[in-house]
Amino acid sequence: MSADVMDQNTGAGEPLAADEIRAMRERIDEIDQQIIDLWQERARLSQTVGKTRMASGGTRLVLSREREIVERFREAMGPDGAQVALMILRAGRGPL
Ligand SMILES: O=C(O)C(=O)C[C@]1(C(=O)O)C=C[C@@H](O)C=C1
Repeated sequence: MSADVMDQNTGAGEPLAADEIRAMRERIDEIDQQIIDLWQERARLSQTVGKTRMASGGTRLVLSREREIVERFREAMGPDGAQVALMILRAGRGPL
């Protein structure tokens, strides 16, 4: 691919491919924003659950519930899914 043809922003070697990539990137950006919004909403809910439980005299954590969540992510997405679940959990309840 010659340097004069390559689109600097998309990395594509042809203008049509660059257009396709730009369109797909728009959707990728929308998806990323939804992931961020959902991540933050979940973290807030998780913190509220923890405060509600502790205010009632209960525990900070429920590890059996955390294991179920990690397992659900592992089944759907493999070992990386389990890592994602651990990061999601930490975003809510904080580090163990
Ligand atoms: O479901 C709960 O009981 C929560 O407190 C939420 C949550 C979570 O973020 O999913 C957080 C901490 C607990 O140890 C288990 C799960």
